[in-house]
Amino acid sequence: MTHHEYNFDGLIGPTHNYAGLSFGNIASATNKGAASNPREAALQGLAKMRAAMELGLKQGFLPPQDRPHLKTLRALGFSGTDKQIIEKAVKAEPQLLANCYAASSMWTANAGTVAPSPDTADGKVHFTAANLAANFHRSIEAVTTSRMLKHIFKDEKFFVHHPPMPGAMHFGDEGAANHGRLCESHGDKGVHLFVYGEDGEKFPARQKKRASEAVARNHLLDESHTVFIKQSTTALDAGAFHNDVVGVANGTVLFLHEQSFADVQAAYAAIREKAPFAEIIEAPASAVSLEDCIKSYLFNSQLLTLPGGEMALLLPTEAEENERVKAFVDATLSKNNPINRVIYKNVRESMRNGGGPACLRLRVVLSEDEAAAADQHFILDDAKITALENWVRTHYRDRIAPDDLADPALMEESFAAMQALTDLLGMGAFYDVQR
Ligand SMILES: NCCC[C@H](NC(=O)CCC(=O)O)C(=O)O
Repeated sequence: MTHHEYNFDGLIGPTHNYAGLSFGNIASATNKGAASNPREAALQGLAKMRAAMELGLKQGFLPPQDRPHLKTLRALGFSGTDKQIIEKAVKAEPQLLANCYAASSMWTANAGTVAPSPDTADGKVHFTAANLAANFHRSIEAVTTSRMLKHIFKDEKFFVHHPPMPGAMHFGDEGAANHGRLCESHGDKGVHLFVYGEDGEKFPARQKKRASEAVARNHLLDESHTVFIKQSTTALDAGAFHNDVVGVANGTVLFLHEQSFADVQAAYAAIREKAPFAEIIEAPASAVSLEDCIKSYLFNSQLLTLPGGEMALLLPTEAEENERVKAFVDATLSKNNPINRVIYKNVRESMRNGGGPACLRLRVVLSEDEAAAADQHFILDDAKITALENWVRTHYRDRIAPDDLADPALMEESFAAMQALTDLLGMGAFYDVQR
């Protein structure tokens, strides 16, 4: 049975804006209050999806969520018509309104954790939607993400869905951004790397070890194929709020910064014991500092196995613009390892909120039967991408400044866009705002 990796990118929503909501995420803090361009953001994301497809790769997407999330505002005591809710929230708590307006579901690496069927005891694909408990605006995503994953991967013969972790921050879980899988080929039994954190001196850790352990149990992974690794607080305090800012795994390759893990030698030994085939490609701090990594998102690249077997890095243009990072990428390509190609893509609108190419995608390895059982509306081809581009051009603004969130017209435009999208995708009354 042939397995393929599908990248499910987050389609960037019509309310994408810079509200500075994520403590510990330097780009989010730095760009707080800047004007965003949601139309450009979504088109950049779609262009990245198209580029991956042109490499011969399988590409899916997850739709944006309904924002502003009126259901949350209602739960917090704002009442009346939709318009009145916005007006009252702007007056009482503008920052809360911004939280309910975030388009952060675009970063689908945080949608959940996925275990492909070759790895699980029951031979099914397991999904756990992330609770994203560390940040209020992101915690709102979990219920709809769960619904979305069940909608797309419905067939119980192939797919198992676990609810988001209970207990909020006690089991803080940020999904696949702190998870990687090493394997000889996508269809072989893989070794799962779970990276968790402990609070640094400056910034809090989002991923709890006990949450990673619970996900591994729920997914029926073999203990001999799981490794739990502590992230270094140096990386966390430098701005690596998710481990995928400092490392990425694909196939046999683990590509990372030498300061990613708390105890590097112990981590590498544990990885090599369970995945003896692993090839670790490390950036020394002397070549690329943590600061360079976090500014350029060098390791927030998509590391992709191309149909011919070689690997390509899909990087943000910020990495090409940093001399030291570009030199390290060029040196990596010239060495004897599977990484032979690089593609730089402009995802600047997302980058300015701390989300690079890898943040924008959830990897789902599927057999041909499993892929056929998934809802095909969400698996892309050229015509479907064009339809989404047209939808974006019809419904999105090209500018949102902080004050625009107070304008009820933005809410109405966003809900109209969601209605058109659910019509396009045959989703029925999917979103809270439609129920
Ligand atoms: N994997 C990348 C996630 C980026 C995301 N940024 C944000 O939510 C910023 C939103 C804002 O500040 O408006 C986060 O920090 O979780």
